Amino acid sequence: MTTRHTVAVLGGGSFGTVIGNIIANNGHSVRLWLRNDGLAATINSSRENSVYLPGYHLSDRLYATTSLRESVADADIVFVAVPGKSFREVVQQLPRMISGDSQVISLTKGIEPGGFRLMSQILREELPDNPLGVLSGPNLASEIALGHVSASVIASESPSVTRCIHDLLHCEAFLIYASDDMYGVELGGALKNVYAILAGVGAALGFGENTQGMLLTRALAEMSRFAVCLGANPLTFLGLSGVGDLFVTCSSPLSRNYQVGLALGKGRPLEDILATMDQVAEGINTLGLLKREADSRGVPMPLVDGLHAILYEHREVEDVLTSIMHREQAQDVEFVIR
Ligand SMILES: NC(=O)C1=CN([C@@H]2O[C@H](COP(=O)(O)OP(=O)(O)OC[C@H]3O[C@@H](n4cnc5c(N)ncnc54)[C@H](O)[C@@H]3O)[C@@H](O)[C@H]2O)C=CC1
Ligand SMILES: O=C(CO)COP(=O)(O)O
Repeated sequence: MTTRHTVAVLGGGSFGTVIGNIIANNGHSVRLWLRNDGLAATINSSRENSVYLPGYHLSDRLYATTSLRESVADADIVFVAVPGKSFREVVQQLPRMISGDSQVISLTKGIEPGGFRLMSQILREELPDNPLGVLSGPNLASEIALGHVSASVIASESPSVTRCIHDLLHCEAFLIYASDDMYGVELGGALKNVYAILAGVGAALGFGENTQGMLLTRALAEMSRFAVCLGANPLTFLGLSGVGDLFVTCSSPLSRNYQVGLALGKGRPLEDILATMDQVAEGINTLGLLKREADSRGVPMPLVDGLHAILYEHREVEDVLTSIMHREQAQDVEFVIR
């Protein structure tokens, strides 16, 4: 018999909502935690998250609440889908509220400001005894809501977590694959946001397909080079959470990070763009943290340096891109198995 779970999803933006609804449609009971009373009431009465996913029907098994305690009460699985800068302040409250057996899974594709902490590291620090994992992949929330077939990766050191989350989420339109490389999977999700901004800039400037293909491939080399320094497996970047997510986010106008790049490439100042966005584009925050961390570890990341120069050193985009590509190391594939 299939186990029926009680699941909390913390964060009622587009991704938390869509993941909660997949789980509810699979027959489990879901509590979605958000901070806006009016929106929680609307979700419960109209079965729609009208702010983040208008027109997307929500299951009767999904209940929205603004009480964090109520959302996690009796939950055996907790998903966290708030931006990286708010992740710790949310999970810090959980030890008083959940049992040590509850699984806690990050959906967030960001880095904590002030250092370079990954979401799995924050979970390990704040909830040392709980089984944990991260879910990441090419998962534009609005496409999932439209029912387009999508796939994601659950990564955990615990095979029982990967099995359980697979069974919880897997369905005809949302396929779940497993990995034991948490750092690799979550770094794929967080780092590709930076390159999506660059791809958006390139699209606005009319870069050819050859140029975009080159940027994307060198981005993959650069992000896996960095991730290996943090203990990730470079081969993870050949999977859905690596090249899969990089490809989607660097080519879709639905991506918020790509949209930021498009607007920058059209000459809008960054402050203006961010002031008019009502959803999170994690790549802007990640860029500064990544540059600092790569510099301090001595990891060459010419594309990161280039985007940083465009955004914060007021350098001309075309000059920067020409100079960074000529600065690249000549080796094509760095991690070759012989
Ligand atoms: N939308 C997408 O297509 C996907 C998003 N993600 C990741 O999921 C995370 C969340 O993204 P979205 O749902 O898209 O963002 P969003 O911008 O749609 O929503 C973020 C939600 O978090 C809430 N929030 C912000 N700070 C909070 C705090 N301190 N306490 C409680 N709630 C807070 C906001 O009110 C909002 O409801 C991000 O890291 C994003 O990169 C991952 C896969 C796909
Ligand atoms: O992570 C995503 C797709 O996999 C969503 O990307 P954006 O945050 O750029 O919209």
